[in-house]
Amino acid sequence: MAKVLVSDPVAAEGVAILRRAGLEVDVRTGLSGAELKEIIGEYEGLAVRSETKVTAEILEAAHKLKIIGRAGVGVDNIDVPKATEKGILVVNSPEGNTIAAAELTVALFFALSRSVPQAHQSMKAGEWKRSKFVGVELYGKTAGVIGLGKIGREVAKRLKAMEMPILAYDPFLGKEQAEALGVQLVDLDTLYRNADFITVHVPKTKETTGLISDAQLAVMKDGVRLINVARGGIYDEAALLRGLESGKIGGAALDVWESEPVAPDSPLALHPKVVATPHLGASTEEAQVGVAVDIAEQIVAVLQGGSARAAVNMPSLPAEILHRTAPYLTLAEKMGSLKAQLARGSVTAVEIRYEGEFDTAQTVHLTRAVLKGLLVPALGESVNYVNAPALAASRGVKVTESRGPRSDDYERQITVLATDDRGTHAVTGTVFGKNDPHIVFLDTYPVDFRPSGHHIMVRNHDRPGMIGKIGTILGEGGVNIAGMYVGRDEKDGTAVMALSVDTAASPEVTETIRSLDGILSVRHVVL
Ligand SMILES: NC(=O)c1ccc[n+]([C@@H]2O[C@H](COP(=O)([O-])OP(=O)(O)OC[C@H]3O[C@@H](n4cnc5c(N)ncnc54)[C@H](O)[C@@H]3O)[C@@H](O)[C@H]2O)c1
Ligand SMILES: O=C(O)[C@H](O)COP(=O)(O)O
Repeated sequence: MAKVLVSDPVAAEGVAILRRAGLEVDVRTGLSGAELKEIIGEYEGLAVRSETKVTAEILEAAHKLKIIGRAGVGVDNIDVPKATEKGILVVNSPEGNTIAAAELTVALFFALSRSVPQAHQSMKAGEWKRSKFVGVELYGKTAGVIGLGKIGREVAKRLKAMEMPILAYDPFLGKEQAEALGVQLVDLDTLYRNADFITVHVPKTKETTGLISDAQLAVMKDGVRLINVARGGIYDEAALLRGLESGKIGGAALDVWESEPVAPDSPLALHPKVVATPHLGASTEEAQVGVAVDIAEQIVAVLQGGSARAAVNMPSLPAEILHRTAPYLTLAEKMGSLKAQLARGSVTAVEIRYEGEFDTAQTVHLTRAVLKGLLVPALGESVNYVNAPALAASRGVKVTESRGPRSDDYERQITVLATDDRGTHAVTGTVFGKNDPHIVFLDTYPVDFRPSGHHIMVRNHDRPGMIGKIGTILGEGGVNIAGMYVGRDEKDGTAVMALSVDTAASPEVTETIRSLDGILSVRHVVL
């Protein structure tokens, strides 16, 4: 009988599904890292929420583990690359707590505008202070919603009922979709300058970490009120504290924190103008039952040899197909990610060409991998191999796929053509040997680099001295070049450079390269 460990408070309905399926279930919450490491070797399945930290060290000891179910959305507490390396499937429940998080956000709008928690606390202390707690109305105030995904959209719908005009920013959402929601799509600067309340609903990625810091606060209205039910660190906490102290920020309502659990003496959590909740966005009876049932069903299915509907790190495929497809899956996902990071504006169409021996059992999953790679920079952990096509469709991305004979260049190659504001551009990749993915063309320019780590992509007029100048700027910026691949097009005199670098280049370094005469574009990408 397979054993499953439930190491966080997951709703009883989910645990019952595991037991009814004949699995041996141990519910042991509050384990220390050392305790978990000691026992994890006994289990085939693990069910968690955000409290258990499933680190590389724990996974090293997880000799039998086949599946980790995250009863919720965020998998930032799980070392997903390590799980993938060990062949452990990670599944989550991307939709189960959307309404719960949206409703808490609205609750925080009210709590913040009327100082409900502070007034409550004052009365509990035996006081009766009416003039101290004069609030503001939501009616007629402008709300700024950053991120219009599942939760952001539900929040926007609800704020409209309060008759708040809504300014929204989501670089991956089309104008028509915004219009259908009745919100005005604006750039971030316009949102910051005009919103009375700002709420963030973006995933925590490298772009959104510290999205709002001192510079952004400086352009906001005096007395702006800020809400965060997404992830700690999207507002820089030190900047928030400075803004609260200076009076720039009228109040903040925070459900999520840079480090959880929050220290009992956290100056931010204790600040009188901060309404603080301990990561309660998903904590409703309905959402907890929903996410628990969702992951329990997936754990049962996978441990009984079936497939999961929300696999985060790899498709749940029969072993034979997975074996011959896996290296191309990695390649396909990296190519999707490369296209997303090189795109200008939102990608509206993707064409995927498979050349050489690929069968449909493979291409269906490879296309999903491309779409997952394309959407993850925007949607983070809520994208998986199963929902990627539907999410692409809901964002208006037109997807086409074709298969053809072996090309003149490689035995098997995949080309992804993505259309964005600049037109249609292609990337082609192949796998060398058994498991060595390479990018071999950017448009028609031949290149050759492994799609992993940091890269700087430059498009330039093909002139003498460019390579030297760029190398010098990177060297002076402390960025070590691990490899450089230059492709030229004799016809129009342009060239592309793909520089694999050991560390990220600072925005100043990329800006200096961009300012060189003859440079057409510069992008830093992480694959
Ligand atoms: N507090 C909680 O308990 C709780 C519960 C559920 C979800 N969450 C968090 O809420 C957030 C939103 O979740 P969701 O389910 O709506 O995700 P989602 O993937 O459906 O939506 C995220 C949206 O953010 C947009 N986006 C990505 N990068 C952006 C950027 N730089 N600027 C503006 N928009 C950007 C995407 O296009 C997408 O529309 C996530 O961080 C999630 O982890 C928190
Ligand atoms: O990512 C999520 O689903 C939410 O942040 C909820 O986390 P929790 O399950 O720890 O409440």
